[in-house]
Amino acid sequence: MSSPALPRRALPIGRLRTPSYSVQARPVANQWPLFHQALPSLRVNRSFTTSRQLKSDSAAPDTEPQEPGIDLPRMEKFVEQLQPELRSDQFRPRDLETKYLETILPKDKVAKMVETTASTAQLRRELDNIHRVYHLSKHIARDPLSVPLSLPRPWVSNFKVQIEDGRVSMNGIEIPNIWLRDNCQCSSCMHADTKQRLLDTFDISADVSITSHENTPDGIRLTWSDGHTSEYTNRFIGRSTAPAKKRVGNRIGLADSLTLWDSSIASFPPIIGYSHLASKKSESATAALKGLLSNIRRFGFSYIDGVPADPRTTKSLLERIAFIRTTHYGGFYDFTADLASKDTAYTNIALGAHTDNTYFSDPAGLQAFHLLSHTDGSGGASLLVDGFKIAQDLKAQDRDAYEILSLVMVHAHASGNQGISIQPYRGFPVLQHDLETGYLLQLRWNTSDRARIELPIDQVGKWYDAARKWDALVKKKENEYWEQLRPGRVLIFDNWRVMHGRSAFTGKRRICGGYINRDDWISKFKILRDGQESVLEHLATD
Ligand SMILES: C[N+](C)(C)CCCC[C@H](N)C(=O)O
Ligand SMILES: O=C(O)CCC(=O)C(=O)O
Repeated sequence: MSSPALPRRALPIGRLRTPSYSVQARPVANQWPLFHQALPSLRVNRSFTTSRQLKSDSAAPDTEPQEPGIDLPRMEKFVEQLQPELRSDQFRPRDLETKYLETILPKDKVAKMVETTASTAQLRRELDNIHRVYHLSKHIARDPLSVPLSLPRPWVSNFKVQIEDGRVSMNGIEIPNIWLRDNCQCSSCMHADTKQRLLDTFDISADVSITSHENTPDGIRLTWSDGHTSEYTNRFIGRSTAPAKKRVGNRIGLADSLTLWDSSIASFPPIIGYSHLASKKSESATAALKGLLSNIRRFGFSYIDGVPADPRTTKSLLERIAFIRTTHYGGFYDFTADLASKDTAYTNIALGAHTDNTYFSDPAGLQAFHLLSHTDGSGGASLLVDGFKIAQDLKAQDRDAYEILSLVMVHAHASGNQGISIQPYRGFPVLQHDLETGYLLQLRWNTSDRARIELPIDQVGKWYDAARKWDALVKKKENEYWEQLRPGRVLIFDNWRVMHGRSAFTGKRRICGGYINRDDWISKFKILRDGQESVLEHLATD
């Protein structure tokens, strides 16, 4: 079928007016891939009329440049003829392109193009996806994509600072002057109380230079071209050159060593006695709090035994760590199976192992449960699973599955309560790693609250396959630690590492507790373990 001769000049490209369906006669490559494939056969000039050149219905005056157009009369006739079909609800707009082309080209050629375009689209998606996966994975150290089992020995640099040609270096690594000047720790550059930078970084000249220097007992004193004098210790400079793994541990408050566990933890769970925490002697109370947070950092959870079974005492115990986070469930919670909040936690059904708050951009760091009473019924045992142990097992068992759960973003929601549908600002992977070291940082696992899996729909199967392997490990009996909570025993666990659940129950069961933000409890942990001064000393370098 020969295509019509091109009109002498561009016909006005407006909207095709048809009784009930208007087609924007402006095929754009990414909207009409098939159409573009047909171009050569259509002998339509390749430079399309763009929206910018969209004309009103009046014919372009002769003085206009001879813009190549599209064979509009044919399109209008085609759309007119298609009217009956367009009205039927079986009509799929994406068929419009194929049908149009079949009016121009042999059917088998169109069929071939449809097939090629589909596979091109698929290929494009794969390529887009592989770029994304590569881009993400290149940021995550491939090895180890790992659970940080132990904090590397603290970086102690015995190196001396070198200064040559106005450049500071240590052990062959240059420390740029702009960074040194910007991180002067003196009280005119850093507020003595707030520890905030006072100087405006970008008042510092980009080529700030050292005009003189002298050694000090533990480092160097530098005089800058802006007249300022700064002192730095060898230790401070040394830390700035330390490899990531030697620094990250302090910054993210890694435990000196992590203990991964399975069901056998039941024989020896980490416990702190409340009497120590409540001690009138502040040192022992502080030591007990340090012990509690060390337990949680190392095992992912801890019990506190001997706590008076009342909400007030439980709340003040939690507030020894940090303030309680308020959410749409309220602040300190005291709940039972009454659907007071439209979430399955407020029912008596069994809940599989999960982490809470996957629908928040920043899930709570700690969660606490204190079972205050359970009358006229049974069940309601608590389940704990060490997500970092599961991650380590999955990585050993199926590296690809581990990577898919580390790279594919998953969305979540909390939408039960009237007028609320909470979702994080972006998707997050089940396994979130520190981008600098590859350390596993956070687990987000909740099959009840999961929304979109961020893959083209025809590719989500690979995520389900990987997640199924994860789920099988989570549900392995040897990974499940079941414990019947009782009044007096408070459970606090790391919601970024440990999954929790419960068995179904009957009767009236009352639990109180609270959420604490990740950053707030890790701050407390670091200060208690390392001391305020040490933590502050590392801020600029770690
Ligand atoms: C507040 N309180 C702990 C009682 C219930 C919270 C419900 C948590 C929700 N199912 C989630 O998985 O995030
Ligand atoms: O009722 C329980 O023991 C746990 C409820 C739960 O999983 C939650 O509140 O997130």
